[in-house]
Amino acid sequence: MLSWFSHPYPSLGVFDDMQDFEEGVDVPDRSKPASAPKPGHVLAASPAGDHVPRPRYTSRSAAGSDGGSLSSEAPFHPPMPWFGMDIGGSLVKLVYFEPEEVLPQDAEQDVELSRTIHKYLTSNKTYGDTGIRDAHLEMRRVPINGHFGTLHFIRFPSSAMEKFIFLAKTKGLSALSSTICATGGGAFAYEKLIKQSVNLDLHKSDEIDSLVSGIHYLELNHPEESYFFENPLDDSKCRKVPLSIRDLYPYIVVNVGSGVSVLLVESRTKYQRVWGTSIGGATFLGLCCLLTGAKTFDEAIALAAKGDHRHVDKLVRDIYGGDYGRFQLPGDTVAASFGHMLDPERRKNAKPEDLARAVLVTVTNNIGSMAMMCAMNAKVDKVVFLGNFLRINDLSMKQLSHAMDFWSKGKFKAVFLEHEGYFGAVGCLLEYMSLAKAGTGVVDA
Ligand SMILES: Nc1ncnc2c1ncn2[C@@H]1O[C@H](COP(=O)(O)OP(=O)(O)O)[C@@H](O)[C@H]1O
Ligand SMILES: CC(C)(COP(=O)(O)O)[C@@H](O)C(=O)NCCC(=O)O
Repeated sequence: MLSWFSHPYPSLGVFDDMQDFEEGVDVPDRSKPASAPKPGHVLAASPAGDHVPRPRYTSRSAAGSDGGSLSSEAPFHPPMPWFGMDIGGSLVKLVYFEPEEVLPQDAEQDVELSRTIHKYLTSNKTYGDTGIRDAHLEMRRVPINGHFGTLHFIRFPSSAMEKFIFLAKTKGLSALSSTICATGGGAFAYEKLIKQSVNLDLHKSDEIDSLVSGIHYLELNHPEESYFFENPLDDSKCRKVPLSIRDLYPYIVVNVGSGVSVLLVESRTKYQRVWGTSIGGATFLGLCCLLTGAKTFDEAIALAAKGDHRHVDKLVRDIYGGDYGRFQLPGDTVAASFGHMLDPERRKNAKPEDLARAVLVTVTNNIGSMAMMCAMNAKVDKVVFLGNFLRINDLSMKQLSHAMDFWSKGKFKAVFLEHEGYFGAVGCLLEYMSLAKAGTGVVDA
């Protein structure tokens, strides 16, 4: 990469393994049948095993999935709690919508259980050892399908998914609803286990559809969701500048999760996956664990912030003695990632922080150059980067900003979004609401 700077990061906590996610929760006994369903409600077919029959719900109004259009009719009440879940290769993202008004429910126990779940989720910022609520991302008074409320953003490692399912089973979450909406690869991978363990049907929403719909919703409902960096490499002048991408179609979306997916988004409804690479966030973390002994993403980023990749990477000037002028390659451009590691002496002296930084630069460079090619190929000049690889990772965001600007001679702009890795889960929540609304039979009677 061109030039680098360091940035100290606070460690935001370690979550290695999800234990006792339910700590401190006191919920009603769900083994007893709920009160009788109200007249007019159709019961879900009584599932086998220890399940309580559940009333189904009927929608009563229509509102746009962008949440922006409030219907004059009474808002419908799909089964609560209202969640969208994105089960990715590394992290499960859970978005929970807490309506401002108290909604009528069908059974007293449901009200009680909803309240307990609500209290547990909103009064804690951590759950067990590994669950985290990103309170700084919380959004108040946002509309979804005729309701106003607060969106809460929660994540835990995908490796804790089985414990989460066990928690849902022991605490009776499944008795509130017959279906949950999930997206991400885990929606496919865990479908059978969820059905067997808690008898919940998983409505699978495609991760690309959910992502685009989540971006659209947050762009509409969160005024400063998207921004770019001005003077990204100059600490004294660098600043975040808001830039709404709401009407900026077409743009490229680069989702840096475990791997990387690249989308060309031409409108709210017209988009396609155009490229991908397996060198993504999990590559960064996996290689850092291997090379530096770091155990978590936060540790790896903190290490990288202290390191100097030039002790590890071979630069153009290490080969040319300066710039490669004919092709405008500055001397401080990385010529060969990890190129110095062929030298036994340098290898012996390589510090963990330099290695972590070199891994970060390698992965980021690769993503940046792929994004450039995709943007050039599609003839678009805005590239929106998201995914949790960018969480607490200003280093990569600034590197991408600078690279896009430099290599395109100022034509391309790198744009970032505040809710980094949560768009799929938001889209999935909207999908849940609209399924109930549309009377598809998936959530509705
Ligand atoms: N607390 C964390 N634990 C694990 N990975 C994290 C964490 N925070 C950020 N990351 C980074 O985010 C990537 C996962 O991003 P995400 O958008 O959630 O993708 P996925 O849907 O594949 O899980 C990881 O590979 C890692 O680089
Ligand atoms: C398979 C995936 C869509 C899964 O999404 P993720 O959990 O990484 O967010 C993604 O990892 C990906 O696009 N990988 C790159 C595959 C490729 O095109 O080479």
